[in-house]
Amino acid sequence: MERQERYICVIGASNWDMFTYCDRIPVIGETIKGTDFKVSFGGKAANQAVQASLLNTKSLGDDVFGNNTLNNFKIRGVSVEHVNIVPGVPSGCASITVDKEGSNNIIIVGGSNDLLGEQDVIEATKTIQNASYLLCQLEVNLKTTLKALSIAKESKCKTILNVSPVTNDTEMLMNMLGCVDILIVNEVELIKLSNDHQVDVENLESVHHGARELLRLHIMVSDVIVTLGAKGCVLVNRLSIDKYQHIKHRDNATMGKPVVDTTGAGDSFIGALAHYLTTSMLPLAESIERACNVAAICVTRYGTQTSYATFLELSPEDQI
Ligand SMILES: Nc1ncnc2c1ncn2[C@@H]1O[C@H](COP(=O)(O)OP(=O)(O)OP(=O)(O)O)[C@@H](O)[C@H]1O
Repeated sequence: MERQERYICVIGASNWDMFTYCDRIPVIGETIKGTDFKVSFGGKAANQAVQASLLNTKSLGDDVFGNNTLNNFKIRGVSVEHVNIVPGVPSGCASITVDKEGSNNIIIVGGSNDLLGEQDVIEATKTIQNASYLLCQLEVNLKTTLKALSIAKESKCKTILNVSPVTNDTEMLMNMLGCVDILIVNEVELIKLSNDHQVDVENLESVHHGARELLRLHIMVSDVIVTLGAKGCVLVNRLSIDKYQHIKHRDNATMGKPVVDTTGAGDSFIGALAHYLTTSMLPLAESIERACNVAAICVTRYGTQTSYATFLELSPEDQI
């Protein structure tokens, strides 16, 4: 039967996130005392699917991982139609260190995420092609991601790629970006992808220049969104390439609360963006503005998925 509802398909990784909180991040060879330790569910694809689902959009995950993670998806309202468990293979794992300013560094071990293959994606063809948006990141095998993007491209499904963690495989990147509608990069990824080490992320003109360079290099991409942490985002659209829009969360989005942990803010932003694009069909810039408001909430709380805002927590104008 044809699927009538609008939903997001998310293909990528799910991890166990292990957080160590400390006053400052240690340098190589140094041992320091931490202030706290927490374990929670994470992984970019899983985070993005959960954030979209918490805002009431149906998301479908495609991944391989353990029973606890599967239960977490069910509790959070993410459909697990194409999720498999691989016996005897450890789940993916992310070791995250967070300093007292809320900044972090992260090491990821793929585990079962590395087993997500092209065949898994081929088996989900109908699900991908009937989705409104396909969300991909680069935490799983790049060939798998390319396959998913190319399957989506053969249909009306729009594609969003978050080039994170950034890859050095430029040929694969070119191929993937040939199937992408909306490209999302952070400051570090912008510098790497635009091959422009002059990009100064403190200067919005310079960010615009880098984003324009990405649109020039990758002609199928219609929009580039550069996320800039607390400074919000820059959006550049191919049809008005000489202009950029700087979009930020509204002043009271954090309700005066301090920033304690920025981990997973990018995934909250992307999951929320996909939600607004799918359910409200608002123009991209307006969807981005609301996604910034959603992501601003998560940085005031600890953890990744545990910090994400639910629909009822949003201000009325963002409850779409
Ligand atoms: N300190 C902050 N205050 C308010 N909003 C924030 C803050 N940090 C991040 N955000 C929101 O989250 C979005 C994504 O953040 P960022 O640019 O840090 O992504 P990222 O580098 O991909 O993050 P991560 O990899 O840690 O998930 C920003 O565009 C902004 O809307």
